[in-house]
Amino acid sequence: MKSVTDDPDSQLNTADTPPVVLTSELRKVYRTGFWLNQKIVSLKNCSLTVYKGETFGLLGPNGAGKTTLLKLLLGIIHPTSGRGLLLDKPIGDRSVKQHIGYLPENPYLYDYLTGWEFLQLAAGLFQIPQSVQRQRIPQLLELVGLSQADARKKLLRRYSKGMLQRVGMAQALINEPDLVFLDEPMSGLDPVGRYQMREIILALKAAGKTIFFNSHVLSEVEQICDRIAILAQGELICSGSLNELLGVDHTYYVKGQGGDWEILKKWIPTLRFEPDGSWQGTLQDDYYDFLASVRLMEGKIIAMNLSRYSLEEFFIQQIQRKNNSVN
Ligand SMILES: Nc1ncnc2c1ncn2[C@@H]1O[C@H](COP(=O)(O)OP(=O)(O)OP(=O)(O)O)[C@@H](O)[C@H]1O
Repeated sequence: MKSVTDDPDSQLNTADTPPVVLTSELRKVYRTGFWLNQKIVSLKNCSLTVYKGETFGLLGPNGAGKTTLLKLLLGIIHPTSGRGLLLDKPIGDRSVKQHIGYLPENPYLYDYLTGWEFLQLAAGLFQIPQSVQRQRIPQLLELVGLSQADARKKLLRRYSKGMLQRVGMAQALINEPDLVFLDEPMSGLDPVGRYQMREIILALKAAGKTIFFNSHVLSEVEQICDRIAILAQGELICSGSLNELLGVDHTYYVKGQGGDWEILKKWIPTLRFEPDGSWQGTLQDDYYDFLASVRLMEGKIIAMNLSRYSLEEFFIQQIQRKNNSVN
């Protein structure tokens, strides 16, 4: 697995923050077939840390083992070997459930309940007193952007996919959890729905919650996450902050012609000349001033673009590398 050191530019200094999720060599083998004699290794020796207050994205292609890892952490299934801690308790410990929220990928919502009744039901499971429910349910509806009128009157079967996802999110937060697991929270949502879900996740992050989520919508992950990990064929192939994995922001690849070598060199420490007389290199920070300087020197910019990878490019490259190493 590619391992990276803590990123000094990361918003979160993980050295000072306690781990909330810690797994060590977690492995899950399913037995299938009539005689249970076939083995499917869903997760291979997964060691992972998520720190308090972090928004952590678990990525991977279909069948990579993401849901398996989530189910292990939530204590829904048991590991074949390895260990894990959630909020300092061994995974599967019942007392931890009071402090955890979970939004499944396809939550089963009761068609003939209103949103309000559904949230009352969820609150009842945590034995939240009626007086607290009366305050908390409207607060959660406001956070997820559902009107009280819709929540009180409309049956869930009449909700749109976006509304269902939002009421599912309110349900995941009913016990004021410290750690929230979201399985594909953007799945099936239109761009506005995805934007609304992103805003909700950012509000949770601002409130100091730790968020662990699976997603295939990499552009959203890129905007929300502090750190990510990529799973492929049951194996963790890399993890780190976005800056560590994708390169630092505000780094530009630039190619030009003409100008003063000495001045250019001050802007572009990596400057090199090409046989055709052009020069190129990477430039950091304030490219507006650089462009003005090149113009003053009567030089010319031929090409310029951000050299930071997009998460999508990085993801595809990592998965292809993994596939090639296996084949
Ligand atoms: N209950 C089960 N019994 C047998 N095999 C299983 C079981 N659950 C999952 N698997 C297998 O384990 C592997 C990982 O599945 P998992 O659902 O964890 O992947 P995933 O990354 O969540 O995929 P997706 O993105 O499609 O949801 C797959 O090969 C899957 O077929």
